[in-house]
Amino acid sequence: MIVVKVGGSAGIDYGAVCADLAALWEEGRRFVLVHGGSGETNRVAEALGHPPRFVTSPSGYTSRFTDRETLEIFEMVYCGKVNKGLVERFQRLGVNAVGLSGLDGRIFEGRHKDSVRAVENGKVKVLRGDHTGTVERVNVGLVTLLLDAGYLPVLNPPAVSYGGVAINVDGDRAAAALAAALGAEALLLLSNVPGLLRAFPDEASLIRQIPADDVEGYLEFAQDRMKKKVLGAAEAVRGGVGRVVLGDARAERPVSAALAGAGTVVS
Ligand SMILES: Nc1ncnc2c1ncn2[C@@H]1O[C@H](COP(=O)(O)OP(=O)(O)OP(=O)(O)O)[C@@H](O)[C@H]1O
Repeated sequence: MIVVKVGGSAGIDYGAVCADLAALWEEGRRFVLVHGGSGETNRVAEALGHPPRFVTSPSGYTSRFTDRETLEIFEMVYCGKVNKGLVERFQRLGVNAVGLSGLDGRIFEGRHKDSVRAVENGKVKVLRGDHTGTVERVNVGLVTLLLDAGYLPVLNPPAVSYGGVAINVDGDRAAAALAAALGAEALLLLSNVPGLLRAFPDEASLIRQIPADDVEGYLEFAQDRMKKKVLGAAEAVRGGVGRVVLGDARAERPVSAALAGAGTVVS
């Protein structure tokens, strides 16, 4: 079992990801796909007159401030346009995919964090009304039910809080929790970069190997949102996932390439 997370940043080739996954599925390999959608969410939010707001925590992590309106826009894009676009691609390729968010059947569950500490103009502020959280529990039973019945699950944030409220969660870390819960042999985190770069944006500075017992040591090379991928990789290997690959979703056959070791391999 392999968990593949494909991001939503500019340049990602969903056609190539789905075609590759469909070919591997046909050969009998089994996957769960988790997807992002941040680029499209930003575009739609601008168009609807509610531009995105990103906040940076005192420890340097960047996240989307998710008030109720942002959450609804996020759902429109993630659960609607992106998820159904991917499911449609699979259906055209002959793979019976089922698209569900973390809310559906409580696939991704976690604690609702209503406030976030953010550094703005050099000062730490507490912002309330945030609909965010972190995945703490995965409904493995439902995902396994779908896989055993021959469906390819295509999953996305938001997750659901213990109280039943939709919460925005990081897709990479959700995929890591899923991979650990499923006992996956590998987790592939595919985005619009070749992997973790020592000197971003210089693609020649790709870090090819990270030892599983020192993933956090590489956090210093990741800026903004890349930090969450490195953190997700650390959580996955700690959770028993054999191998995590940070790979490129702009290339031909991106899943096969990552499985063959292209990108940053954490093991
Ligand atoms: N050291 C680094 N190496 C590679 N990318 C980096 C590094 N530091 C920061 N980045 C940024 O991280 C981005 C990838 O993270 P991002 O969360 O945007 O991707 P995603 O998974 O495609 O998106 P989504 O949130 O939609 O799932 C790259 O586009 C790059 O700008």
